[in-house]
Amino acid sequence: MALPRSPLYLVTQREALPPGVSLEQCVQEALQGGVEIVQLREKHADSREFLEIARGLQTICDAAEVPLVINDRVDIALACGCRAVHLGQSDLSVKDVCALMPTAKSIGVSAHDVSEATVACATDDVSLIGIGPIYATTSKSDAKEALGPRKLARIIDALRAYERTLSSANGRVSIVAIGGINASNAARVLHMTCNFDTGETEAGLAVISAIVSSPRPREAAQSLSDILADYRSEGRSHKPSREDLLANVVRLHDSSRESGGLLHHITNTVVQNQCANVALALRASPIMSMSPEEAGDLSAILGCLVINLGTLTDDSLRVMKEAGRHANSNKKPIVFDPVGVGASAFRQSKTDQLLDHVQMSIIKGNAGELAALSGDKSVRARGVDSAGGFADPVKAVRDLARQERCVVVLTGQIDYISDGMTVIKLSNGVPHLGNITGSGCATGTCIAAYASAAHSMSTTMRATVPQASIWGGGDMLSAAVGGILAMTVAAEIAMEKQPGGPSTFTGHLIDALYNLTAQNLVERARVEVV
Ligand SMILES: Nc1ncnc2c1ncn2[C@@H]1O[C@H](COP(=O)(O)OP(=O)(O)OP(=O)(O)O)[C@@H](O)[C@H]1O
Ligand SMILES: Cc1ncsc1CCO
Repeated sequence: MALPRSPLYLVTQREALPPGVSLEQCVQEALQGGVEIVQLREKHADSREFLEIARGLQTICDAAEVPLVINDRVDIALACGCRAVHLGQSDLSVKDVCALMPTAKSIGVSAHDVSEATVACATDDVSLIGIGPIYATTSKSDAKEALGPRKLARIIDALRAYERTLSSANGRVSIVAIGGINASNAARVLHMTCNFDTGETEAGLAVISAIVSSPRPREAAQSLSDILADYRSEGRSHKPSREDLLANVVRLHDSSRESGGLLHHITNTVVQNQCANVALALRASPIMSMSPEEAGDLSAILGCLVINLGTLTDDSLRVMKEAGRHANSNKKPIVFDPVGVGASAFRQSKTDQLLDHVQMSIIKGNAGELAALSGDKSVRARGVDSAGGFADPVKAVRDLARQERCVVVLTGQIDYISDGMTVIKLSNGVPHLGNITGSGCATGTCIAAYASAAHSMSTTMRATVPQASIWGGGDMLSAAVGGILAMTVAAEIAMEKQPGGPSTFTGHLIDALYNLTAQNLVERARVEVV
C-alpha cells in the first residue's frame, strides 16, 4: 500500500482518549473522517497488550485500506504482519530495521532539524519524515523546542533542495508536520509548506490530541481533512500581464471609491494622523486602535489590518499578535510594515516572534528593512531609513515573498512587488516622497485600502498565488500594485501643483489622493511585469 504524499496522519495515544471511548472506536471514526495513515504509539503498554491492540487496529485499517504504522517496535510490527514502522532519533537505526525486517514496506523517521531530516532521506529505505514539534505539545513529555511554521518551511525547502542533489532513484519522501497541530493552526502550517511551483502543500498533518481527545473524532478528522484538501487542489493561475494588472487595479479602485473598508491601524505615534487622512482621502475608514481587548470585534468588521512597527513596544507587540491572530482566523488581509526592523536587536527579535505568530498578506518595506528580514547583510539601514539598495532587487523581493509566503513590496525610487513568482517593477513617484516622514507608512495605508477592496471582491477576483487567497481572501498582488500606484501617481499630480516645499507638498498629496481617478492611474502607470 503506497503512502499518500501529504497525508492526514493519526498518531494514537490511549491516555488522551475521552472517558468511555475505546481506541478502536476512535480510530474507526477517524478513518471515516478522512484519516489516511494510522500510527500506533504505545509508551506504557507491555508487549502482549501492545500486540493485541496492534492486531485489532490492523483489522480496522485493512478494512479501510489505510496503512497502519507501528511506532518504534519492529517485533510488534513483525508479529502482527504489519510492514510499516516509525522511528524516533533514539530508536533502532533504519539500517538495523531493514536487516530485521527485509520486507519492510515503509519506514518513517522523526526529525527536528535539517541535519536529521537530510540524514533520514539520504537512504532509499525511508519513505516518510515527520518534522516537529511545530507547536508546544503535551502529547510528548520529552518534546524539543517548538519550531513554528516558518522554521518548518525552511527545513522542508532544505530537504527538497538536498533531494535534488541525490543521484539515486530516490522518490520524493513524504513529509508530515507534527506537534500541537489542530484545526485552528493547520491552515497556517500548510500555507507555509506550499510549494511555489505547484501551489500544493509539501507536507501532510500528523495529529494526536486534536483527534484522539475529541468527543467527535470523525468530525475532528473531517475538518482537518477539509483544510488539507484546500492545499492540494488549488491550481496555480497564470502570470498576470501588465494589462491584467491594470484592469484589476481599476476594479479595485472603483470598488474602494464606492464602499471603502475599515482599516484597523496598529501604527507608530509619528504618522497616526497622516495615515488616517490618507485613508479618508481614499474613501476608507481609519481606526487607530491599540487595545487587544477590542481586536476581536474589530476583526469581524474590518477590511484590512495594518501592522506598523515604527514605535514598537512590548505592549504594542501584544496588540499586534492578538489583532493578527483574529485577522488570520477571519481570513482578513494584513499589511505589515516592518519599520526600522534592522535598527536594533529588539526590533529584529520581536519581528521574528510576530512573523512566527501571524501570517501576513503583504509585507512592505524599504531596502534596509527587507534586507533585515531576509538576513541580507549587503544593504545597510539608518534607523527607519535605508542607506543603500539591493544589487538584484528582483531576486530580493521574489526570494523574500517565497520565504514569508506572502506578497512583498520593496519601496524606493523604483518599487518592486512580488508574490514569489511574478515580479512587477513600478517607476512612478517623485523625490519629495523621500523628504516627508512617513510616506512609506502612508503607502502602507494606500495598499491596505486596495487590499480591503480585493478582500471584498475575492469571489470575483482570483489571486495569482493560491495560498495568498487563503490568508488575504483576494488578489493581494493587484492590491499592492494599486496601493503603490495610488501613492506615487498622486505624488506626481501633487508636484504639478508646484508646492513650495515638503509641507505644502503633503497638503497637495492628500488632495491628489482624494481626487484620484482610475484613469489617472492607468494613463500614468509606469508598470512593467519583469
Ligand atoms: N526618490 C524617489 N522617487 C520616486 N519615488 C520615491 C522616491 N523615494 C520614495 N519614493 C516613493 O515613496 C513611497 C515611500 O517609499 P520610501 O522608500 O521612501 O518609504 P520609507 O523609507 O519606508 O518611508 P518612511 O520610513 O518615511 O515611512 C513609495 O511609494 C516610493 O515609491
Ligand atoms: C521617524 C519615525 N520613527 C519611528 S516611526 C517613524 C516614522 C517614519 O517611518
